[in-house]
Amino acid sequence: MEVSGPEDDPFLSQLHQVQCPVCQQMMPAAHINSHLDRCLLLHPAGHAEPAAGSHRAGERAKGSSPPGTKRRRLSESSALKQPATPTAAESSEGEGEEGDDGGETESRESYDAPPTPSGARLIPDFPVPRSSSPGRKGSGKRPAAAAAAGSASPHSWDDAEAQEEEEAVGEGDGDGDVDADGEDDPGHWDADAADAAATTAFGATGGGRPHPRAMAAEEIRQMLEGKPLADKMRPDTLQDYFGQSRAVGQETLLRSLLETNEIPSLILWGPPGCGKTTLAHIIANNSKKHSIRFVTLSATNAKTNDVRDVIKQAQNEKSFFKRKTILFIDEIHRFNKSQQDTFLPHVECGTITLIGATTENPSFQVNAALLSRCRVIVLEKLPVEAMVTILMRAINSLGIHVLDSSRPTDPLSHSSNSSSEPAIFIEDKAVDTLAYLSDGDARAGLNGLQLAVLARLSSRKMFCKKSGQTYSPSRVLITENDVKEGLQRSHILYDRAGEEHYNCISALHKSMRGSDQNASLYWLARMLEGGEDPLYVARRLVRFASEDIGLADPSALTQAVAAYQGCHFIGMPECEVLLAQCVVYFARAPKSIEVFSAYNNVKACVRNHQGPLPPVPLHLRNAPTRLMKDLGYGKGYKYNPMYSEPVDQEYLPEELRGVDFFKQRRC
Ligand SMILES: Nc1ncnc2c1ncn2[C@@H]1O[C@H](COP(=O)(O)OP(=O)(O)OP(=O)(O)O)[C@@H](O)[C@H]1O
Repeated sequence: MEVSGPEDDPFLSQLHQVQCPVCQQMMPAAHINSHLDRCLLLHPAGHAEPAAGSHRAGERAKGSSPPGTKRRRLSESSALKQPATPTAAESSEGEGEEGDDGGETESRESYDAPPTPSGARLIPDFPVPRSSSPGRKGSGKRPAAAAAAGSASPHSWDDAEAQEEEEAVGEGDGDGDVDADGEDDPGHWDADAADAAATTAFGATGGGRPHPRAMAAEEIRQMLEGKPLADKMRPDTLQDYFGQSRAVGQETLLRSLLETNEIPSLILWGPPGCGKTTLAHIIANNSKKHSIRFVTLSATNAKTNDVRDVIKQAQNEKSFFKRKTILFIDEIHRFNKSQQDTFLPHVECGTITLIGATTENPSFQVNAALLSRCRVIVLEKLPVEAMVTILMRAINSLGIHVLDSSRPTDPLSHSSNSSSEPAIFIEDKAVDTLAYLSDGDARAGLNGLQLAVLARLSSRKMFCKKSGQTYSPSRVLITENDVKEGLQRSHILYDRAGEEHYNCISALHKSMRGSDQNASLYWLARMLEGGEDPLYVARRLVRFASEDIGLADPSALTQAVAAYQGCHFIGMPECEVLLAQCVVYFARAPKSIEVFSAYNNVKACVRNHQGPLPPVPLHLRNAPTRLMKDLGYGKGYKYNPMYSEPVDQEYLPEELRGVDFFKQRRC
């Protein structure tokens, strides 16, 4: 949990000593807020100790440790941590699948895309096309990409920072001009931008020494080791936040609210790596300037008590200092409904402004009451153009030089050892490929780039040996193949825990139903190649065999069960062909929903029956005791095998006589 506030300004806060309004202790102004965080927990709002002397109050504070303090500290240390991507093991796949199948039972359309969140106010946005270019250096070669990336030119609440940045970088940086001569010179493509981005990317802004235009391979390796590149590149301002123009573009409501610092409670909903946490980080950065506390919790590790502590402290801050608190909960869908209830009254009365981030449809995962008090911001997969801009920002900051593939040169055979020339090159098509394969996930793209560079640096010597080329060993070329290897395909193509899981299985089901064998195989491969559990697919096939093929080909069910068992025995990748065979069999099979429909009719009849359900006719009841016999159980029952002719006998309750569930719904 990270708490930020005016104490972050070291100059102002150290000017004088101040007295704690709660325990009366004197201390440097720089320490007052962290002191208050502790002190207020001991003395809740309205129960502040009278001025009993700072010493005594201080002793008391030392001696008693409030139960929540330790936990709170722990969560504080996880401030603005990168959220863990849900793993297969963590995901609630079982539950989801249950619901999914159940849904299909209820309605044949239930596998369709989830509905718009109910009870939520979707922020209307009114994006205005911007005629000006995003104004970022480094995009001179890619005007279309950069423009479509939706990066805004400096705007009001980023202006100050943008200016600071410009000053730090020096003349000519960050002004948005496209290099006049950069167009045809591969050696000059993004050189200026490299300096500008280098100052911001690794925290060198504000007096830091700009990185040299080109860095030695060893220097780049050091920059890439440790923290993931995606974390290092997390933008601090909207200026570097690309794409998402529908949510936070110019003239959107959210943008105006952010600019006026009127942050409403928000639920940020979008796929992994699209910028939910980053947007929260930018809001945090901005709220710091307005003395608003910004507290971060991750629902993956925070407990209800952590939330209570934050709320308690927010109440105290509000009543003592009129200071607002924004609480950011990453992966809010991981809190159960009762944990989510904890926030409800406090969001309602304005004690906290809640910002929740979720990859899951909030209408299913977020408490309806809470949802109706928040604005849902839908963030989308980042478009390829935005991905290119994000990647270029990182590439520039690392001092990597992009090669123009239309002008074949061999940078590695260049003999110059000038330190002003880049040591690492990347093919421009490698950047494009990375942007495409990242599938709108900036984290995957940036970390893929990082892996590709690190792997290439490691294998540099081996490569030199094998190729037998004579080139400077300090020069390395990152190719399209390198970046492909740097990407973890399973993560990129398919999100097993998220909505894509349901979208793909739905597409497979519908393709088989539509007897399209090609599409069926395609969706199957999308899932299996993406790392889907083959048994999950096999279970769906078992269901399909009865629901869609039914008695048109009763052996379909046997096929499906056999495929399930086969997958169970041999696992992936061997079992993929079993599933493929079954999927094609099903796509080609005749279809019948006769049984499925009739059973749905019966179900509806039973469920919708008004009043007590009709009793089982007496003649159909078993009569194991004398009393039962005396009561008429089994009386008049005709045992069919005793008759050579068809037997005239009723089997339905009296009031349902004559009903044909195969023809129509009776009740
Ligand atoms: N719109 C964006 N503009 C610039 N960089 C971005 C953007 N979105 C994401 N990034 C980069 O990708 C990284 C991961 O993004 P972020 O943590 O915000 O994703 P997320 O949507 O919260 O994902 P998850 O749901 O998996 O936590 C960031 O650290 C940042 O470097």
